[in-house]
Amino acid sequence: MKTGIDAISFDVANIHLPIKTLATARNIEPEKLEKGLGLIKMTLPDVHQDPVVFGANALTKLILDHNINLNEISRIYVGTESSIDSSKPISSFLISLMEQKFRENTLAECDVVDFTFACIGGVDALQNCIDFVKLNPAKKAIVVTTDFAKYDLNSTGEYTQGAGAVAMLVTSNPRIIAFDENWATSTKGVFDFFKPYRTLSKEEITKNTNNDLWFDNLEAEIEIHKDQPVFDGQYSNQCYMDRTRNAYFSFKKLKNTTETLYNSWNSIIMHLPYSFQGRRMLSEIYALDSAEKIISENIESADYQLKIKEVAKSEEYRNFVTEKLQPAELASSLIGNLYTGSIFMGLLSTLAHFYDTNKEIAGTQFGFLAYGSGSKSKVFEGTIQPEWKAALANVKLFENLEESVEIDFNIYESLHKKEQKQSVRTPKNEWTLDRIEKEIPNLIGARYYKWVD
Ligand SMILES: CC(=O)SCCNC(=O)CCNC(=O)[C@H](O)C(C)(C)COP(=O)(O)OP(=O)(O)OC[C@H]1O[C@@H](n2cnc3c(N)ncnc32)[C@H](O)[C@@H]1OP(=O)(O)O
Repeated sequence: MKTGIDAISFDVANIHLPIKTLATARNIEPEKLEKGLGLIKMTLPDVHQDPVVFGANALTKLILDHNINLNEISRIYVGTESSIDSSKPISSFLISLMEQKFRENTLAECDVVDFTFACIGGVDALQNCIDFVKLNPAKKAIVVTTDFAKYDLNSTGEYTQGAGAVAMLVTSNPRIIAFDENWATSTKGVFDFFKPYRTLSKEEITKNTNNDLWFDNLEAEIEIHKDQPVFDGQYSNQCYMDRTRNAYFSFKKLKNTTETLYNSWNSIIMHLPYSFQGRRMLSEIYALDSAEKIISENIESADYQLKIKEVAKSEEYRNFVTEKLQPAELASSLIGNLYTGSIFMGLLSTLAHFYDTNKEIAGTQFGFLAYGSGSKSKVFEGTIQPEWKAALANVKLFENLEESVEIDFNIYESLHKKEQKQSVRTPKNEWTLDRIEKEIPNLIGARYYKWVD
């Protein structure tokens, strides 16, 4: 029995700042961002959008486009690192919104939960749902990844921001991709990127919140957390490389093969916090896993690093990137980071590219290299199924991305600082954040959403 992804949908912010505009404002060479990191546009949430809105929109599209009967869904598992509540998961919001919209259906017996492990939480949710469907082939599950990748203004992460969600239906005998048995994991507890709680005094908070009613009964100090991470960019790259390399070679062991593994993959789908992360990180694996290019020096040595750099600049590697990695990069360049959704947007981008260019890929294998800071990598593979094109017909990824509305630098900063009061784009056929309760004592902080026709 095969198990994997039967249908896929997405939702993104639909407003963007051109990366050139950001480069000019921050006095960064545009070529560095465009040619060095592969960035073109950066998306961020409008006033009426948050991670619940993105997740609910992607899920609603999945249900409508594929005529899904909600009574058949046993699980909705969410991957996110942008939770809006420390207790109530985003999946709990999704349940009530779906019941609100699809009144004839019920999700009362559906199991829901959020998975958090930085950018790899969605892959953890997927693996879990795949195992569940393998044990219960008649049942179906949905995985939703949703995030706002928000970084501090003027930080090195600022140009890699993005926002949106991907939703996937997991079934037996799937139409898009069936995953193979082996999943390799590499884990190490590190501080490369994290979102810690910080202690703030009552004075600091009231100074920054205009005496919001919410803080009326504030104690002397309080633990809060920011949406933006604490991170060390270059160290996070090193952790990404170390974990993915280890997971890749563990995967070869699990498969008991000495062949160059990436040669068997038609496309390689990696976690892309920005478009060119994959190509910048994969050159080491590329060099190590090829009999002719074995590098004998110690992995820490300057010679080793130099040889990896040479490989990355070679024409052979550039051709390899164009063939196997570039289709996944296309959407990332136009959206930015989706944290948990980045790897699945890479999959969708690759499928949409082959769909639009009319290339048949049924029967080919895709390799996946996932990464989450903190840190963990998972490597796995799957085979594209004969009906992948029919399942993709309604997605129209690149057509949708073209409709994104450009914003200027002032609007960008005011959205980032949460000072913008009016939505940039008028919502249509989508979920919106309606209000946050500020008065009823037992409900203070509760978020309410509504569907706008
Ligand atoms: C969250 C996670 O997924 S963890 C893994 C990734 N980490 C992150 O995303 C954390 C947030 N992001 C960041 O901190 C940063 O954006 C980083 C670390 C990803 C990038 O850091 P920066 O210091 O901005 O860039 P860096 O110097 O590493 O690379 C710039 C690239 O542009 C190239 N470049 C620079 N100037 C130019 C130019 N004028 N023309 C063309 N290319 C240029 C450089 O050569 C380099 O590419 P190469 O190493 O492939 O040769």
